[in-house]
Amino acid sequence: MSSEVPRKSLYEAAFECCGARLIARRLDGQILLANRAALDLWGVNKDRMLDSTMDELGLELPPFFPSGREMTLSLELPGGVMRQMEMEAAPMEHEGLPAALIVLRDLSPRLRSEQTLRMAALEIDRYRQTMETIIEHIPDAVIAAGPDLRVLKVNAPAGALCRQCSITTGTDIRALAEESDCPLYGPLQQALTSNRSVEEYRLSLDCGGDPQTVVCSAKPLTDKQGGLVGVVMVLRDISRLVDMEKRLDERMGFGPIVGKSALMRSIFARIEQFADVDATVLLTGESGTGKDLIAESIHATGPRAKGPLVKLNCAALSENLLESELFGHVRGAFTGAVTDKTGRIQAAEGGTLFLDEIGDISPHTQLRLLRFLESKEYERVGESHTRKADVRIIAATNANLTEGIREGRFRADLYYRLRVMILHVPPLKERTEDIPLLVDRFIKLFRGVHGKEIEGVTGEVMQLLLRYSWPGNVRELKHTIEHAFVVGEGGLIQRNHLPVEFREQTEREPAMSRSRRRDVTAEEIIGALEQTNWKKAPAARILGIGRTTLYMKMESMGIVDRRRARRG
Ligand SMILES: Nc1ncnc2c1ncn2[C@@H]1O[C@H](COP(=O)(O)OP(=O)(O)OP(=O)(O)O)[C@@H](O)[C@H]1O
Repeated sequence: MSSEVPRKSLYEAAFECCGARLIARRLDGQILLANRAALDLWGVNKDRMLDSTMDELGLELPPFFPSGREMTLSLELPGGVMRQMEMEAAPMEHEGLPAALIVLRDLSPRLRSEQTLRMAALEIDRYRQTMETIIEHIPDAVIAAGPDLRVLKVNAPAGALCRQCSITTGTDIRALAEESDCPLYGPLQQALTSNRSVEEYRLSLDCGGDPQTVVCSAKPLTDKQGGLVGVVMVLRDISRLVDMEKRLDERMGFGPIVGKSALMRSIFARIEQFADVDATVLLTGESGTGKDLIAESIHATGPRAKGPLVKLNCAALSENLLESELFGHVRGAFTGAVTDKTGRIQAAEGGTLFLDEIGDISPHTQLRLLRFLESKEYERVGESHTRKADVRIIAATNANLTEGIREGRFRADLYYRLRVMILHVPPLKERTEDIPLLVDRFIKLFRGVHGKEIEGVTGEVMQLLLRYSWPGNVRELKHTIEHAFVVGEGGLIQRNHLPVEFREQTEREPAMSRSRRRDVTAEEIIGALEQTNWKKAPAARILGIGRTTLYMKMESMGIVDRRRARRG
């Protein structure tokens, strides 16, 4: 069998199927031959192609185009389509004359995929850069490590936090823990071995300088198949916060309010909370406990501090006078109303109106006040024109408002409107640890007022002050110290400088026992519960009663845990 394939047909087949576009040409540019791929490129038939010159096809070679050298060119095809081509030329002979075989390879698909790859790489790079920028710019420290706990990435805050160990890419946290007991090892290792996040773990870092307190969270990193590929840890420096907490714990007061007892500290925290919002506040507590001062502090701490604080003691005025003081009146509204009068509501525009002794207002005024609280609208007495006011109300009472409701003296709807936020101020005898601080404050105050060099009180006097039951609360303590300033000359306040009634009382009754306390009111109970987030045991402590007594009183007064009521 002759296995020899005729050479001509072999060359022809190779010419057609080699995958490149081939054109044979004479040196004068005359085309001798073109394969199908070349014809397709220009969209012409063989005859048309053989009639054309290389020039017409836009394929003129440079004069000394050496064989075996590739060049790329942009080829303009019929219809203005541009194609990137790679061109190579090989010398040949035609009828004894030199000629060349042009090999054209289409670069567009390759360029396109190269371009796609370049774009993808760019995209990945951009994404990586964005992630790195984010990681670098978040204020928290970030450390990413592989499954062997070798660091893969740290940001600048992490470097600053772990400055002594100089954690950088490649640091072996396990080795660091062995060398210097690095506390980061524990949560990182735990997240890795459990394959679960470790949340809000508080750590103390001692990396040179002041020790820092941080909270850290560690999260295992997994690939798409769920395989563990590392762990990332975020650390937040809370040293300043811890410092602030400590200072708050150690603090002796809130602006003009003196106190360091747990009861007063919880009141300071509530003042800050209440100051931030605009809702009505009801302050309850015995006379002289400092409700007025607290109202001032709520106003002064919040955004309304820029506006006025207007005060009105509701008990001091008759019904008609109170209405006209509150809402204002127009000329001729009643006998004696000779001119128009601006009310306290209008005077408090943009600020706060403090209504003291709110329990003493008449049913008619209660109704008008309720309407104002609901709509912020009111009319002056004797006028039908409705006015609007932007005023926050803080009300205070030392009366038992729920008893007033039961007896029909106080409107329940007004009560609920007023007690959107309620704060009970405990009597002084329940926060005796504040007494030395208060004594100190009042001594400093009266030293300036009376010009006497009184330094303090004797130990005996301090014991008496601490044992006394203080029915008049801080106001009474203040008056007691002022009395001593009037009587005494200098040095320390002695027993005989104290008011006679005080001395008699302390001799007769060393200390008022808890069991003889007057009954606690519903407002006091609600106030104490609000203060303790409805936790019964601390609320009972605030009120100076047992937990069981508190439960019984809540039940008999129909006081329910508002949060539970809301939930269920
Ligand atoms: N914690 C405190 N620190 C400093 N001074 C206080 C404190 N508590 C009360 N006082 C002072 O005691 C006096 C009485 O306080 P305040 O008028 O605020 O009491 P109140 O509860 O509003 O009394 P009332 O119910 O009789 O109006 C004021 O002179 C006030 O400055």
